[in-house]
Amino acid sequence: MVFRILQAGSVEAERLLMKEYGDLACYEQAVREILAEVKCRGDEAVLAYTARFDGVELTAATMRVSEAEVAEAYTRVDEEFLAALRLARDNISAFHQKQLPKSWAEPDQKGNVLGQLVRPLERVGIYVPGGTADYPSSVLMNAIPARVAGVKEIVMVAPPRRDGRLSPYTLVAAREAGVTEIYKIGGAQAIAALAFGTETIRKVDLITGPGNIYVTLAKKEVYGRVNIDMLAGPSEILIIADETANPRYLAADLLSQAEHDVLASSVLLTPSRELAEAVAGEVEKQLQALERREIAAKSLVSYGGAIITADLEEAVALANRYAPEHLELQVQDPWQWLGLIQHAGAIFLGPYTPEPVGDYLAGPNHVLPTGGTARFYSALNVETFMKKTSLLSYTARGLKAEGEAIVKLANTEGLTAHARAVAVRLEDLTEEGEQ
Ligand SMILES: NC(=O)c1ccc[n+]([C@@H]2O[C@H](COP(=O)([O-])OP(=O)(O)OC[C@H]3O[C@@H](n4cnc5c(N)ncnc54)[C@H](O)[C@@H]3O)[C@@H](O)[C@H]2O)c1
Ligand SMILES: N[C@H](CO)Cc1c[nH]c[nH+]1
Ligand SMILES: [Zn+2]
Repeated sequence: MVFRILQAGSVEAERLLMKEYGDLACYEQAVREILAEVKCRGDEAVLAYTARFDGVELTAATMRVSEAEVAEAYTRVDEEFLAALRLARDNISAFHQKQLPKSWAEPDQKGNVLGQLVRPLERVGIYVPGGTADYPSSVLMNAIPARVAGVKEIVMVAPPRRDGRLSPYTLVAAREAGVTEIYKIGGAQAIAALAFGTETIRKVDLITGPGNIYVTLAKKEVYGRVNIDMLAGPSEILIIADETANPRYLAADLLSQAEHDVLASSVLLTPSRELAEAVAGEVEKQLQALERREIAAKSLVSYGGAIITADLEEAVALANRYAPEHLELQVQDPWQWLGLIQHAGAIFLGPYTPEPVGDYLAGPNHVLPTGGTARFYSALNVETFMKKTSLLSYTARGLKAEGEAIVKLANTEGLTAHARAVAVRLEDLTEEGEQ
């Protein structure tokens, strides 16, 4: 049995909900070494790691994707793919347009103006995974909000296939989504190249995108030198279900995320033991038909299982503690439970909203926080690619009215030069008033 059934409160259930990657320290050490090498040796190190981890010998010239390669990619994709991709692009674009924040400035009664300028970042790096699968959908999910925000330079990195190329689907997605530069590099070495810059790749201001544990830890390490969107690591699905749910659907949805990575997580919380048993049986059955069954089976054994809760309230409390990337509510009236959900990257309601609806096409972003970080991170969105600058403009009348309060606060902090910057103006304004 790859899919365990555990009792809420048991040691195994607690361990499943803790989700600790056993050898995290080893991954961290490996990532730090890669970052340091790329920082010191630039392109040479990036190319050496690409040879080692991706099995591909590139040069500084060939690691950048040429115009001819993009044009050729269009000749290798089918019309049906292009139509599906464009439908996804348009849905994602429409959803993200709604997120666009506006600059604002408002005068008050004294004529003072306060406001906020919203500006796009100039140059961003987007990571598109590609170690064990091809992710044109992640190209759209990263590049479209960047374009909507108004970012001019969108630099994409993705690991090359064994033939030294990127997949034509990924390249076509990049062109359709408005990516401006593409490099065939992946893993921690690609994150390092974007963060530090190399002879060939100019440093970016922000790195977004999902990836495996190496990519995610690398983003965490370079944070501060560049901004990052979040920690979007190995995929997760948590389903809360009652006895009305269809076990065949539940098993299919759990497997949809298990097939991403041996470190992916798929958890079912239900008060119905009968349902859990039916789901476990379905998982075994459906697993056999999957192409990536080895990956899915490994992930289920370590990070998958059903937990039997006393009731749905307990299931919701455990889900909030886990803060999953994807939460499915497969219960009689899902909307009734929504108000109790505090922490999740994305919520899927009802039997006809399987998680892949969000992965590919509905419009909301599929780059989502994992590893419990949905407690404080949001889905990738347009604002991630923008920054806000405050605006202040005081009139003489405004400064006269509030200046003394500023002088008082500055003097209290012992910052008399601050106080003076206001006081010299107040002196002039008082004299003007007296004349
Ligand atoms: N959270 C999200 O929003 C989201 C979205 C899509 C995908 N994902 C996740 O993205 C991941 C994609 O993973 P992937 O592996 O297919 O592609 P990837 O591009 O993330 O990783 C592949 C790279 O990992 C590096 N690597 C592999 N083994 C290594 C080793 N031993 N030492 C150092 N570096 C090594 C290599 O450089 C390789 O190019 C999955 O975990 C999937 O669940 C998450
Ligand atoms: N489920 C992934 C996020 O965890 C996104 C994705 C892309 N393609 C398929 N799925
Ligand atoms: Zn997925």
